[in-house]
Amino acid sequence: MDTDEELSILLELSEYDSFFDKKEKLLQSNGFSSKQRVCLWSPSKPGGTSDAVKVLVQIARIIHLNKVELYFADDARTSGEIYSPRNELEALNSIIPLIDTLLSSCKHPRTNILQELRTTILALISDLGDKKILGSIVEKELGCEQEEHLLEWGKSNGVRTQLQIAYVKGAGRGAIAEKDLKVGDIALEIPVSIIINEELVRQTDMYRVLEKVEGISSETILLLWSMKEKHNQDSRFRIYFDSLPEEFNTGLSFGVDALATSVGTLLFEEITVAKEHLRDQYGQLFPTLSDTFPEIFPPKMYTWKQFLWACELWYSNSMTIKFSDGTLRTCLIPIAGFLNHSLCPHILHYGKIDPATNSLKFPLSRPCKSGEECCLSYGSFSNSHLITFYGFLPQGDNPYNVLPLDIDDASCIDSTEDELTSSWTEHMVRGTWLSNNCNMYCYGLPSPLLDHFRRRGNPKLHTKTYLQGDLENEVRVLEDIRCISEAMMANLDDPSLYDDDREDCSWDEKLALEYKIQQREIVSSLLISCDSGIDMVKKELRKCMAEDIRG
Ligand SMILES: C[S@@+](CC[C@H](N)C(=O)[O-])C[C@H]1O[C@@H](n2cnc3c(N)ncnc32)[C@H](O)[C@@H]1O
Repeated sequence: MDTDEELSILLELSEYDSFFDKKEKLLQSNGFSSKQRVCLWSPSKPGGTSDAVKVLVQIARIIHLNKVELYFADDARTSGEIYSPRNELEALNSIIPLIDTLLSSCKHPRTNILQELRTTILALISDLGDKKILGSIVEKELGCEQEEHLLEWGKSNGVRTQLQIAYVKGAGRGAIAEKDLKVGDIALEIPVSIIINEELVRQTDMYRVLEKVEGISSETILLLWSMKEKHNQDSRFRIYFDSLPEEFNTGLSFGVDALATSVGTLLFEEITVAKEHLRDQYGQLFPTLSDTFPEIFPPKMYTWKQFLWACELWYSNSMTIKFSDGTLRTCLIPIAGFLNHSLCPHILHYGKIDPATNSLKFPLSRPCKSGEECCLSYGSFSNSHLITFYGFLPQGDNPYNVLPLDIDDASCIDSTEDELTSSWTEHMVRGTWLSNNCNMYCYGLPSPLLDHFRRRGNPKLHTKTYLQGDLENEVRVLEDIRCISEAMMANLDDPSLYDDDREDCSWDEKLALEYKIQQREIVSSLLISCDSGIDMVKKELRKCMAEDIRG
């Protein structure tokens, strides 16, 4: 290669990305294209890589936004601002293989620049971990007997691990790094042979009965299998079942008092809908199956209580894994089931069986120090989802803790509209403190929501001007959103009403109360943002009218 030739990296937004159009527009509004070459070195630009790093990260962030992050992404960000810890990790990690590919193929005399870039990206990843919201507190260095036993069993079946099991404050058991682990290290490797998935059940008598049940899913078949296998003393997975808790304490087990406390919140709706669905499902299967095949479905093993336990097990512990034949299967994975959730996870990519080793690997996307808890992400879930199906509230500010809005005319979209945020059909809100842009036309509120109401008031509006008509429309937009927020607040009674008995609350009442407080905080932040926005716009309106009079 010519010594004078430019050294650059190409970042590309996949045309198969579900949000291609929106991301492309966001890239364009930041001055980039969906196939953007970033120059690292050229004879005319011989300096360091720090500017290139900023640009690479800015583009990679947009490419890796998920739906919620994209909904709340506004285009007026400075290059240092992150969208979420998950997005930042994904973006930074996506740059490393691009550098490695260049390093392995490139004959450019300045490959030291690529090494320098790699070191910078790894340092940014490390920094993100150091700044992460709150670390977990390991309460007991060694796991108790059952967990040790399970680890030993796993190892004798081919599991390779750099993790130990210990108790973690507020999260039950967790997986702790037994030595310093760096990006790319495999924290845990589980052979397919010990992954509980539909293949296991196919050979059983139970499967032959259940496959004839119309519309039954493989998840339900597995769930029913696990209800019986749990009691099977000769099960291959005896040690695994012994390590499971007697109770899961998810939202599905909320008692009447906790449910009463959560009335008016999204959590109440989510738990009630999920419980109703499970009751229906149970009612369709039992007692019919136990009456018809009592040996396969012994009535004492197939009570509603046991069914709910199995649902909680599968909701809170299963993972969706892509097998080598291309099928996606919901699985229980012994040992990996000890990994807790974090908003800034160490492990981002773990969902695919490696055909070369026929195992599932859990590689690190950020370093984990010896003795630190190693976490993954269960998904970008709201707090109501995490309580309903996992039974906990995450530490720190959850960027995915959104409240969906049921706007009756959400489908009225102007198809000719070419604004970045035009085609959202679902709308949502979250705490406006998560936004850094409280300026005119943003107010900390999501742009797709503002644009939806703007178009409702003025379908022809294409630009945000300081003209009287646009400003008057803007006031109406903010008043509409304020009105929705007020209605939400009216449904939420004041949690200080419960102050007296908060101390001796049960686990579920505490969660319900904490959730209600959080939902009120979100709605209050909306009201504050609308009010300050209305003040801001009215001030501009007064200025505009004064100028008109003078003019
Ligand atoms: C897959 S299991 C993880 C292992 C679990 N801690 C245990 O003791 O078996 C998922 C459950 O762990 C707990 N959990 C996971 N992440 C948590 C977190 N960040 N904070 C509190 N509890 C958490 C919840 O009870 C959740 O239902």
